[in-house]
Amino acid sequence: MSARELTITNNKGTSIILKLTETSLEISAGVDNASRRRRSSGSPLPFLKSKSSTMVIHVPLRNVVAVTSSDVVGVSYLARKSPKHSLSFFRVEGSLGERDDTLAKQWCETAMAAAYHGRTPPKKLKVVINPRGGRGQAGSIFTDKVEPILNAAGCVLDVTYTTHPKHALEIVQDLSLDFDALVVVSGDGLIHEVLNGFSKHTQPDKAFCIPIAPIPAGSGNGLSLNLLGLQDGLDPRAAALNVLKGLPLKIDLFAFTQRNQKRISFMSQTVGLMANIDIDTEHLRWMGDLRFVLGFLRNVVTLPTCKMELSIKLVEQDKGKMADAVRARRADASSDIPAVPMSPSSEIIYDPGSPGDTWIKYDKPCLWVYAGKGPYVSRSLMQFPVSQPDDGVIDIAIQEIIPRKDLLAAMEGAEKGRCYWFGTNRYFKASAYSAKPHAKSRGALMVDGEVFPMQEFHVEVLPRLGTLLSPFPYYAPEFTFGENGTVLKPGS
Ligand SMILES: Nc1ncnc2c1ncn2[C@@H]1O[C@H](COP(=O)(O)OP(=O)(O)OP(=O)(O)O)[C@@H](O)[C@H]1O
Repeated sequence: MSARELTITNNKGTSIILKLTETSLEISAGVDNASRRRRSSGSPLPFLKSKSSTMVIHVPLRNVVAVTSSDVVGVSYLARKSPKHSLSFFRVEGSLGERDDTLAKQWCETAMAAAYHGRTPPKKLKVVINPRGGRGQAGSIFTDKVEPILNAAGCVLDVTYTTHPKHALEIVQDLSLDFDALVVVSGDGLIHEVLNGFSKHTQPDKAFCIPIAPIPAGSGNGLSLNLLGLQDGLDPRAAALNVLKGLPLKIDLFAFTQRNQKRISFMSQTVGLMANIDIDTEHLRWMGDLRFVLGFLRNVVTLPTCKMELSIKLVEQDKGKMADAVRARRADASSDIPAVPMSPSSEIIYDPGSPGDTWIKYDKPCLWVYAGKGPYVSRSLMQFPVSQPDDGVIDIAIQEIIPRKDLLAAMEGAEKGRCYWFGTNRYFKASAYSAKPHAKSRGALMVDGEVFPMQEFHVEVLPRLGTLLSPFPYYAPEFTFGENGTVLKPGS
């Protein structure tokens, strides 16, 4: 046995070699033909690398959840059956036989340190579950997919199921400040509630520093998509891994004021056609995010227009510059988990407080106004492809009135942000804005997916107030559409 290697024997008498490399944990076992045929269901090593009599899997260190040595040595990890599959959770375990116990303990400690980049998994987690979110499956998503992973990592869980709207807000405003993270098993609506709960806390500054980790169990799950990307954003196990391995990422929040009442918004304020979609399809939550596509098609038929006066405290409106900035941020940051969070000052790109800021007005009728943060608002729409978590601004997209056929054509590539470059999509970065709907203006105003009265409101950016857990020091989804419809290679 080398220092990087440990051999254990499972309860069927098979020898399993655990080997640490720089980037992965290699697990190999000799198998007979009968077990190779059984390999797909419940086997501890389900993925054959070759047809030889040795099974080998390479588990990226990031996917190693726990390595323990008590009576037996056990390794818990996440792996995919194929690159397109979502993650599954496995555990291999075996005894050491006559061999040196101390060496095994040391090996497990080294493996855990490698798996967690020298940190330890979070200890104390508050978990809030909305059993009514999305398709109403948040409870089983948590117990079947998330809890086993958090338990394996040794987390202590304090779980509450919400029983009524605003329950999450009530829980969070009295939340003890010693939790390592707040795990929210739901959709974006509950994230909105917990952030507003933090703002009502007796120590709001400290409360806002408790990192939030979303577990996708709602219908839109925009925040989870933005943190984990399109492949993993709707996978609760990938989100559970983020609870364990993610690092705090500061995000800007928004102060939304209407009729002298201030609320925290974190994702979007929407007026016009796009807001109608949310309301019209409220009863179709069971459809998941397909409801938004259906709602869009319905609204294209009626084509409602939106009349309001917008005053925008402008920071940037050059689409090319904004796209360059988001790509530069990505290129600068390592995609590996950094050992320590990035320093705050290196992340700010815009300077919203500079004296050169100007207010501009926009009052032409339009199809919708969508203001917010985070590329995805749902899986089918990358509304803010150049958004950054902590650039101190809010992105505002205004869709000018266009014919129905052009709107339908715009659906193609909407999930990759193609519409960003359309000339009829006016796009601004702002440090604040105000909206004044025309008298008799009909339609809906949605804030983070919740309905608000169609009345005057004001939004101010609250730079870096919120904290999330994230695998990356930037939003995961990459904007690959270049100007004139060119598709850029990822990472270019
Ligand atoms: N037990 C409950 N019964 C009824 N409503 C609840 C309960 N718990 C929370 N809610 C409300 O459910 C609303 C929707 O929650 P959530 O965001 O989790 O799901 P969603 O709307 O389906 O997902 P998304 O916001 O991603 O589209 C929230 O506004 C919250 O107040």
